[in-house]
Amino acid sequence: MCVWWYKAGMDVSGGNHRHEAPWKRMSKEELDNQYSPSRWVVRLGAEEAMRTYSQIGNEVTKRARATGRSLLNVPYGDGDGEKLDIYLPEAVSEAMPFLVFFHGGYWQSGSKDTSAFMVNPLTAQGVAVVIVAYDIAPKGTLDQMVDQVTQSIMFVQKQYPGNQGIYLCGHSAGAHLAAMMLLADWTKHGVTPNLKGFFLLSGVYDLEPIMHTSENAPLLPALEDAQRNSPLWQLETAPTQPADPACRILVTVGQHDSPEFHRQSREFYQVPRAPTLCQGGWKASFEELHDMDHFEILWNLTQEDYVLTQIILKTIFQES
Ligand SMILES: N[C@@H](CC(=O)c1ccccc1NC=O)C(=O)O
Repeated sequence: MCVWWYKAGMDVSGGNHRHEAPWKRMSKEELDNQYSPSRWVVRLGAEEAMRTYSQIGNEVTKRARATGRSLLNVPYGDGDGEKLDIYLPEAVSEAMPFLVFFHGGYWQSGSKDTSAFMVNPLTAQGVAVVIVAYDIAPKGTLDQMVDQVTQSIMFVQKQYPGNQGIYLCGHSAGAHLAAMMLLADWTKHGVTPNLKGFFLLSGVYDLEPIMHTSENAPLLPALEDAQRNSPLWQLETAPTQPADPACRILVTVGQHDSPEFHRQSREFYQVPRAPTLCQGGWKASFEELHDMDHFEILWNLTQEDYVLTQIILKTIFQES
């Protein structure tokens, strides 16, 4: 089903809305605030939230590695940082579905070694989970990170050509990297991955406002870099079509995420639903996660009965 909806006051005709984007009227302090997810956490202080994020990430990753079969530090490229972990379900088969996860951390922090949040509930249902490392800044540039993510997906496709589907999932900066794959020209690479879905959690899709925050320092030297690496900008100017028309996109944001994070997700959600893309285009849906902050979304993915875990499983097993 393709339903196009229009929000009053929003220019959906081709990207002009960004010129009146609310962030352009914000002070640097306000922008810093909007783009610091830890300051919007409601049940913990900002520092405590970040400590808890690392702690939970550590614990769940240790548990995932101790629970089932895994292949750790598998190289997907020649670089030192180009490694991924594969967590296998009990029943390994040629035709397993794969969920490939890209961690967040504003492209400057985070690690595959603390990001195995969804591994146990998904492997328990027969899904292989791949957690990807990429060279965060300042070692890596955004272009390199996008390239590494591309390589990691091609690696999974080549290793498991009989896979029942590759689903990309990313959180925050990782959702940005996953969303960049909507722009990938796989014919250029000679391998077309069997991409069946995108789960984009609290992502950033227009990088221009980030240029004006304190987090920007090593990331975005010029507006050009921000635009080239902004899926919102790129898809508006050059829409893409999925290789598989059944490919799903789920855009989610936490209820307690900042207004700018809400705006980013809502605007991005509308791009693949634009009238020009509806026929045979991307099948997108949007979910605001009730009473969730930026980090709880991931913590709860450790639970099989969490609404998002269930949506992911139902999408993978084609029940919705
Ligand atoms: N300095 C940021 C940290 C941050 O944004 C972040 C941390 C862990 C995981 C994801 C994050 N955000 C997006 O990638 C903050 O204040 O919240």
